[in-house]
Amino acid sequence: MISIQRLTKHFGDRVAVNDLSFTVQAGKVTGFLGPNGAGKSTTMRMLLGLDSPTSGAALVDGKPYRELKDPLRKVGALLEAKSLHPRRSARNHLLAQAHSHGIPARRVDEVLAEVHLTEVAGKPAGEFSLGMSQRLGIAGALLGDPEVLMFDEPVNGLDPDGVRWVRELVRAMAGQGRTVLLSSHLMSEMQLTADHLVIIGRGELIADTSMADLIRNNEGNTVTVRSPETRGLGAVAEQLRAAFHDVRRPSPYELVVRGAAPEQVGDACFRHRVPVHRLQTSEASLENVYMELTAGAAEYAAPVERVPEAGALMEQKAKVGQS
Ligand SMILES: Nc1ncnc2c1ncn2[C@@H]1O[C@H](COP(=O)(O)OP(=O)(O)OP(=O)(O)O)[C@@H](O)[C@H]1O
Repeated sequence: MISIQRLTKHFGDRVAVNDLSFTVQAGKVTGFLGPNGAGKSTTMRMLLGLDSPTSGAALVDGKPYRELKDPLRKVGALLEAKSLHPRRSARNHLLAQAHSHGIPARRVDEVLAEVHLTEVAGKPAGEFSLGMSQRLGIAGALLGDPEVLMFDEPVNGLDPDGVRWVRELVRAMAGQGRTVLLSSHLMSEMQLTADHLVIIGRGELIADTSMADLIRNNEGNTVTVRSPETRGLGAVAEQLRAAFHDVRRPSPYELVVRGAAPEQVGDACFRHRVPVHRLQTSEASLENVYMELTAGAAEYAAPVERVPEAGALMEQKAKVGQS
């Protein structure tokens, strides 16, 4: 388990991480999200003992990284694509890492196979594409068969096959009961990969929530109903508005209802004898929810045009913050 306790990091007068607390549970993939400069990499670096906290603690199984007895067997990490010795082969690079941690050479061949680099293992790492270098970095993280995995932007530079491969790998690792913390800016991919999310902005916690709760509770979920019976549809809209649902009518034949269950919309149509030609639910995407939650926290945010719903957003933030 990873435990971040009131973690703070200052670089001069710049506050990179500010009183941040959360835990990362075993057996799940936890997505670590936040705009550029939010403090994700700094937090991961403190977990790996590469930066020291100004105050607070970043612990793996209750200990700072530097106090772990066998760190490579406890934590495997991929930070930004490492600068590798360009003439050293992928295999030799991993062998060097293995030797210095008392890991047997056969484990190097196992991880090379796991990341599909066996055939190019003798090639100099300097000739690797970005995707191959990422796979090599992941191989290094897996070397000690660690309980905890931390990947910072692992799908950077990967083609769609590679992206899917990382998704399946991290899901399998969590399925084996490992703790997986994963950062990425690719929201659609994160939505498919993560069970839980920790979202930070300007070094502070914005949300710590399961993916399912975040999407389910979002105001952006809608039910669309289509019918040729325009008058009846008007009556349905009135009934739903009276029940405090937000109802739009993009055309005479269509209603878009926010915050209602499909059963409620279907029942209202039935009551007003409106023949339903289509009833469609649409869930908010993680990307939309994320954009709402982090609006204002981005370091170089472009002005975002938004329908005014600040009240709903503040409520949502409060809800998410508490869960
Ligand atoms: N070594 C350093 N010296 C000074 N400032 C730093 C240093 N490392 C990070 N920072 C600053 O700390 C803040 C957090 O940076 P960090 O790299 O942790 O963010 P991030 O969430 O990983 O961003 P990105 O998504 O762009 O990788 C930024 O404002 C950054 O400029």
